[in-house]
Amino acid sequence: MLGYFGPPGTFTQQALLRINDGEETMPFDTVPLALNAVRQGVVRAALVPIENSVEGGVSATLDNLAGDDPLMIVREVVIPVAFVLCARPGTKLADVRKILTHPHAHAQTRDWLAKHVKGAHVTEGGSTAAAAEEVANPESRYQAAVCARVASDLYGLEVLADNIADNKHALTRFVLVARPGRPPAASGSDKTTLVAFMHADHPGALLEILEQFAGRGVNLCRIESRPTKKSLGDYCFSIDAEGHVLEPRMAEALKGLHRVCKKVSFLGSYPRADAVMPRIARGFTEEDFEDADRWLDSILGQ
Ligand SMILES: O=C(O)C(=O)Cc1ccccc1
Repeated sequence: MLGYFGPPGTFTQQALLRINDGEETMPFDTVPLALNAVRQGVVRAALVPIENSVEGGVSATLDNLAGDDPLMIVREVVIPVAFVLCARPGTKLADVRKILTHPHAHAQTRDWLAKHVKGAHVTEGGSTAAAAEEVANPESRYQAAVCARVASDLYGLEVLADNIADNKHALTRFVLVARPGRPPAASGSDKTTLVAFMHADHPGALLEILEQFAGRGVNLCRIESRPTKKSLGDYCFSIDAEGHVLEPRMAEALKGLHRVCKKVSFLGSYPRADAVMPRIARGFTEEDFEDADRWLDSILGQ
């Protein structure tokens, strides 16, 4: 059984359709509910949104994964998202005063809505599909939802305007999260996700973290500071790096982080959705690391 950020009709469900090989699925109304279902063994794994090319990281996901009960990302899916503005049949664009949608959908359609639905008030709710479901209720105080076309169809709404994203090339990245275990084998084109917690704030703390990657030729694809929620000003770093924990340059970088950080949560090594191969500079290939190990052994007479 696979969980996903639902209800049916979310972009997350569309992303899950791309990777699901006939396994049963179960929707959850929030990201924490979906991830806790993984922790409790209700589902084998769950798909949740993690990053958008326009809005950045999805805080609900990053913060839950950075918490005390870490899980493991085993796969990623990246899909383009297209939004529609939809309403109960018969509603005209001029009737729309109150719109309901998800915060990331609002962020990606803000300019279009301001220009074409002047004066309308946008409320941010649980998910785009939950917004469509709410708008379908004739008693709802909202006249329209911003969601996927499939959600509009699923809840019996009518599309007032199609393709309303401000940036037509936006991509959203989703991750399939399972209970911790051995990561899938290295594919050669992988990403590793982790959260680094610093010792007490001090000059150069971030540099110490970055050095661990730079010094082993590991490229970063995302780094965000997130509050630990323990006290004001206390931050951790959520990081995606190119490579797999079973590759020596990544293993060495992770060991380096473990030495200089208060805590490192390893959140998984998994194949990149775009299958882009990393460019590994001279001195950082697997052979280079093995050669260095042999050289050291020879110095020590082993
Ligand atoms: O609300 C949804 O449908 C989601 O799956 C989250 C989301 C919202 C907006 C863009 C991409 C994903």
